Amino acid sequence: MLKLPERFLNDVKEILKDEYDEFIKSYDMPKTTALRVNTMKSDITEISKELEYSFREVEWAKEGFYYNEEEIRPGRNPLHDAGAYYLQEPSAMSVIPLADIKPGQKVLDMCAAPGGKSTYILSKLENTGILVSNEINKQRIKALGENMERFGASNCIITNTDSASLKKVFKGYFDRVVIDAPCSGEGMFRKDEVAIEDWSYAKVLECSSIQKEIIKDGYDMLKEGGVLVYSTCTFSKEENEDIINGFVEECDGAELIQMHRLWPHKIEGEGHFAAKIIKNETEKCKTKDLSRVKEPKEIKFYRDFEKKFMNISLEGNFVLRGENLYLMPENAPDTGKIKLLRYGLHLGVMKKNRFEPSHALSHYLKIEDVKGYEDFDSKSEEIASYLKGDTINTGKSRGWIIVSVNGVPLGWGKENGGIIKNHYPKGLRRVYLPGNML
Ligand SMILES: C[S@@+](CC[C@H](N)C(=O)[O-])C[C@H]1O[C@@H](n2cnc3c(N)ncnc32)[C@H](O)[C@@H]1O
Repeated sequence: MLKLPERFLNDVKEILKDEYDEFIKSYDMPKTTALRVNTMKSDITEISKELEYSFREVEWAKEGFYYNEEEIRPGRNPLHDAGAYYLQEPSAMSVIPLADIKPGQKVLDMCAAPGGKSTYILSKLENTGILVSNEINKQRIKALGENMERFGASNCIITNTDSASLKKVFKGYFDRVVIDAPCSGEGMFRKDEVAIEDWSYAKVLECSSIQKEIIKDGYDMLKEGGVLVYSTCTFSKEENEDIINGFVEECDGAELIQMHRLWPHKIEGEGHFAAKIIKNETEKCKTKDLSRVKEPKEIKFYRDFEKKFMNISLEGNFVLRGENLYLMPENAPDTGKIKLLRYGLHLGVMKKNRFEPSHALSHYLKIEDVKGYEDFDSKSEEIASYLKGDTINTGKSRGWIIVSVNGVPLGWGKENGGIIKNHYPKGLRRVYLPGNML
């Protein structure tokens, strides 16, 4: 049995009363593990077939499926590198379905790294509308960028700021605001013993004061009729019901629609809290769309690339920043002076009179979108070579092609003289032992 803080145990006892003993017993059970399918790239039938595993459905998330870590490690399969799924704690999957996100909407994920909720929102938006994924922490934001890229995001703006600065730009702008708040992490105890060491009642109080601020800012950024979903992976009342009830009492227009807790002794998951609030008041929005700049003349080199190597032609607002070419989402907002990590789809880099495609573009495209691709099985030696950064012999010479795993793009290669030169980003390269899933 884990050694849990006395104060924490007393507070949970206060909430759970007769159920407390059952809750304590749940700490003798193994932690739960699940994956969430990227519906823009794959489906569970394909994934089960490839991983030779029979997944079980997560009741509250139609894209979520349990697996047993002792039997399989889906993170080792190259389909994970390709963005076909995301590994996510199952109770954390209860949050986004509550937000009822529709394609075309404008959504803010206020506390986004490493991207569990943002990648889910992306699937619900089907890469349409606008998703602003914000993360205040400079170290954590890198993983968010990589996960969004792997999922194939094109409509996403990744910002690195606080809620007050976001509010200056986005008051009244969003249809949905998701606040997966920084919290004392009591629901992580079974998963991660460091969370126990880090816990203190002072931390609960510190988190609750941050939560009080960010929920107000988040609500202000909603338009009339918009929905705010607030969640934590902790059990303390101070960070959950107290935040929600306190906020709804103070704010006349805020209507509490639903509030739920997932407890680890009642469901298969580590535990989560979520609440849904609707904004029933008008809010003026002054956010301007990004002014459309004249198409840069260098776009000619991108169009040459498209003609030669792609079957589709992308349309929209192209912006050149330094030597980087981006395609902006439709009706993209002007983010003013907010610090950005990404804005829209990074298409690639302009080198002297030629265009070199970005890794993000390879994840956005489907194999049918390119003239040349080389598809390999996830258990093949070729995929192991590609992930390691090695060349692959094909005997063909088609120039830029996509290397894919079971039909899902992994990255670019440049094929010349019968060999694919590897363009998989150096920072992502890894050793993969084909078929090793444990
Ligand atoms: C629970 S985690 C988010 C997990 C993420 N939503 C996911 O599903 O992968 C909370 C995040 O809030 C960030 N954070 C901390 N203080 C914040 C603040 N004042 N405003 C916004 N975000 C904050 C933390 O850096 C952390 O990444």
